Amino acid sequence: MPTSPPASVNGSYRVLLQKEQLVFSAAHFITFAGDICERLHGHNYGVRAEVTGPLDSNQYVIDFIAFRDALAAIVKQLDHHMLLPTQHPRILVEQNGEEITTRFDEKRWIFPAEDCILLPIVNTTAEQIAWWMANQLRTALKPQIGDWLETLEVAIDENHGQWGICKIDW
Ligand SMILES: Nc1nc2c(c(=O)[nH]1)N=C([C@H](O)[C@H](O)COP(=O)(O)OP(=O)(O)OP(=O)(O)O)CN2
Repeated sequence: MPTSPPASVNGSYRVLLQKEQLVFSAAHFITFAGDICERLHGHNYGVRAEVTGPLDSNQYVIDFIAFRDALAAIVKQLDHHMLLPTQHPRILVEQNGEEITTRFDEKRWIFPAEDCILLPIVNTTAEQIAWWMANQLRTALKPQIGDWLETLEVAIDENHGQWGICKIDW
């Protein structure tokens, strides 16, 4: 962590991470239009993240390396997993020992628990995955980086240019 407070330098600054290795493959399904439930399918997701804030004593908004490594660790957690939402009013997700049973009306899926990531979101849309990832990333980075950054944005690309984006306050 920089040892002195942010330097006051005119201008507005941001750091963007957009790298080929920031990708994960995962399975999911969403609901839309109320009661339509997609078939289970997968995507090769891409991830991009950006922070805004003043420059620190290194003249960084944030160290690329700390930012990259924290984001890569979160992205890796999702890779090769089934993503399930725990806050959906009609997708019921229940863990029984080593298995997770998921229901939507008459449909039922049973997954090995170790293959699933349960996300505290309503629907596994790109937007909501971006919200979850932004919150995870802020929690991971804040103790190392400090309080003075302004915003953190995470963008999730679900299908080669279809981005869901969430910006949160630092
Ligand atoms: N704003 C959003 N819109 C949609 C989202 C989303 O997350 N945010 N998600 C979906 C579905 O996940 C849908 O499966 C995506 O459809 P599509 O891009 O067609 O993806 P496919 O994998 O089916 O790709 P193909 O190229 O059609 O094979 C819908 N909307």
